[in-house]
Amino acid sequence: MLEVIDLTKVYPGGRGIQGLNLTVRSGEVAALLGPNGAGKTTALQAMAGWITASRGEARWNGVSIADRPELTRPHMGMMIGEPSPYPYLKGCDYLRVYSKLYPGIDEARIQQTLELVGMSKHQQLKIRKYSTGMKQRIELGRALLHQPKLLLLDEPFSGMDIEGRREMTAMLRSLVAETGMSIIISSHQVHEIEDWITHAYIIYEGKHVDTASTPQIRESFASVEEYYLNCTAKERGGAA
Ligand SMILES: Nc1ncnc2c1ncn2[C@@H]1O[C@H](COP(=O)(O)OP(=O)(O)OP(=O)(O)O)[C@@H](O)[C@H]1O
Repeated sequence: MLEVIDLTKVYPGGRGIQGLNLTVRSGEVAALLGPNGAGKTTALQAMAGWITASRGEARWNGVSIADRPELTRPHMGMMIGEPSPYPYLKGCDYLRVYSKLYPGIDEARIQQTLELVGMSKHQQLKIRKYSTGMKQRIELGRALLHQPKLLLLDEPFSGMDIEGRREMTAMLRSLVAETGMSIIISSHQVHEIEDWITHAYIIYEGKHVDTASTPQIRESFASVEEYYLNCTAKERGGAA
């Protein structure tokens, strides 16, 4: 279980994320939703322990992720921010490099992962020759390689075509159902993830302003997108 308690990161200049509280259990998929610059990437980076929180923390099964990365990171897969730092590697070699970070990843698992993200046939091509969607897929493969129990995804489908987004969404849905993996995902494509997420966390101008489970949302709104727009309209002070 991931618990995020009062997570706060304030950059010089005052922007960032403040007071994020979140709990994600096995098999749950939490969406971080907010306009550009709201603080979603900052929140994911602080959860992952990539940046030092100003206050609060994220815990995996009760253990602080920032304080004990050696105990927590092996259970986490992350796709946050910049694409591959190794553009001159072939796709398969990129995963082979990362496989060395974890025990027990053999060639069969690497090939299985390439298959999972639809990159088997492109594995001999260098990453610099990949399209944006292919780069996203190989990054997703890198994040899934060690079969994490928690996946942190920042706009994982940006730049993917419609078929790719559907294929990767279906793949992640199956993994969640089969393995009980938990996911936290930030996305602007709310309508594409709304059948699949279990909770929505609304972030607006660096603040965590609302949380609801999808059954709660459906009691009052036709869609998660409508719920999101209602929350952001309230924050702007306009009519909901
Ligand atoms: N290293 C940094 N130093 C100072 N300010 C930063 C830094 N990184 C991000 N910010 C600011 O913090 C705020 C939140 O940025 P963040 O990237 O977390 O937003 P986001 O919700 O992920 O946005 P988007 O949807 O556009 O990806 C923005 O105002 C951004 O300019």
